[in-house]
Amino acid sequence: MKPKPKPDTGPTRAAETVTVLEAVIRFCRDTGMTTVFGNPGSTELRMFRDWPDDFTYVLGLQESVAVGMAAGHALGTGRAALVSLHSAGGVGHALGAVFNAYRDRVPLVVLAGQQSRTLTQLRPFLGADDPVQFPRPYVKSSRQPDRAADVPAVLAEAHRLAMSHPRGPVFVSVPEDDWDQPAAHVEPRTLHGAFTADTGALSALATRLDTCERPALVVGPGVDDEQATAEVRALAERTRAAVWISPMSGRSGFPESHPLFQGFLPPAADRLAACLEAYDVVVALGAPLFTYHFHTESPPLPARTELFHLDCDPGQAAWLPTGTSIVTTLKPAVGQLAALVRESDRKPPPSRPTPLPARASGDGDGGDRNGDGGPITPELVLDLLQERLPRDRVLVEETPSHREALHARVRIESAGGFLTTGSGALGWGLPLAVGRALADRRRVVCLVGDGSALYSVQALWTAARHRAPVTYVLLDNGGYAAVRALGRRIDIASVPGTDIGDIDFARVATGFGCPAAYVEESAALPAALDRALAGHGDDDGPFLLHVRVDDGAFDSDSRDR
Ligand SMILES: O=C(O)C(=O)c1ccccc1
Repeated sequence: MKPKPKPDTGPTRAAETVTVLEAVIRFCRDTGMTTVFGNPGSTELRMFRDWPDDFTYVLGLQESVAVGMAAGHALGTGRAALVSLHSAGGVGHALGAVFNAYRDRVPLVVLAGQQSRTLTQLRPFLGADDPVQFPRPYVKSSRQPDRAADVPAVLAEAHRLAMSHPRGPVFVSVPEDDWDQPAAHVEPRTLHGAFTADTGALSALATRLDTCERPALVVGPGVDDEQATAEVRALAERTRAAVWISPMSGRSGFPESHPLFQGFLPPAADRLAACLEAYDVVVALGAPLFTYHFHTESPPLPARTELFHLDCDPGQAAWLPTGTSIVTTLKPAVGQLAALVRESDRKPPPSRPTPLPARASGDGDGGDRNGDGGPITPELVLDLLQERLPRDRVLVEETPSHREALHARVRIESAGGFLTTGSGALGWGLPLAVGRALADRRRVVCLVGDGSALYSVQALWTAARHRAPVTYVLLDNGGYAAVRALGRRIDIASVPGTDIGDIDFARVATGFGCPAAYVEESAALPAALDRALAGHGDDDGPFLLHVRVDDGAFDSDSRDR
């Protein structure tokens, strides 16, 4: 008997079929990516059909702001954050921040709308010509699925890759007509990504640490990133090693009041090598170590210093110019190493000197350090901040001119307590603080320069709209003073285009809905800081304190003509 023909169900789908949109929403919910950072446009519209109540869309008024906020959120939650960008233009706006996320190993899943598959042959308005190529090389993977049905599978694969060490951003281009199409089934998966070094290599390093005379540990951003601070501290204490933070690190990773802590390595070969001269064995942990900002003529290490390097990135292990690299995730490897080494009785290194308390600018000898009038020095702001910051407060920094003074005067004690760009694309700090504050709704302090703030100043609007608990302390020295200082280093007395001057940041902030105040007199600074920090609880939303500082960078005869 012939089987009965099935009734023609036409274009309607079988009951179990899910659309690409439904599958993606489900995946995002399962992986904790229910906060979406983005800036929407026509090529993403179908993604927002029946937008679920348990999802939050955090709007950034420019795409680099959306990426910076997502990065702060990812760093705060320890999970990948989802970014939605609008087609080629949005990706273009975002790329400086994507560069930071890549270099700083921040797990982001970046979705970008692409024009409809039905239009791309015609070079449509907004269409990306080669969407997959555009974000390279600053993403771990970049794909546009060949079939609409595979969008959820490609997204899931990208997410697994973003969260595998070394973590980082991944990019998926989604044509706008894909969202309503049926999705291929995606199996839920688990990926255990931690991997530990070869035991023989670790034992050999432990033996070397036992037999050396003066060891040092260099703590890189990987230590904080992989939550290995406790293991690093145990290793430092057992070996009585000096502990340094790697040059330009975007994280802290070691309690800075610890007697073994020595400070922050400089980003220049000659000074870096000089700092390491005192040690016969240096162990760099999650640190590229040789992050230079400018060229100086010097070998990377002193001749008698032997380098060991532990990092999860085989690429970094390959390009390091010297030393023995061990490819491993840090937490288990440093834990094993701390157990393998002998408890040392060698003389510990001398403690790091404490800087003299700052005075108000022009105070001369008789000044009161809390300021009795006169202009405000950056050092005074930093000393007052150090007195006022609770130990567990997260500090986001983007004040290139004052970074050295900050590290000398403000001590970070807790894991995850310090965030900055380890890569150099400015405009990161302002939005990063918003995302970090939204991750657990605990107040974040963001120390930002006038130049840095302006790359992503729209983040203040999002901070106000979502009542993100961020206190911005904006140090205004009137321009790109760090660039000027770098110019002076190579005898360029006046760098054009470095003078900003005369921007009323308190009005800019209040214009975006963020309450603000201005201070320029050192006598008024302590109370202004109290109000900005202590007067704002975790539920109070953002506040910006605009502090005019005098650091001598822009005296009247050095202004641009
Ligand atoms: O060197 C620079 O030009 C620069 O942009 C920068 C970025 C971060 C810190 C210091 C300088």
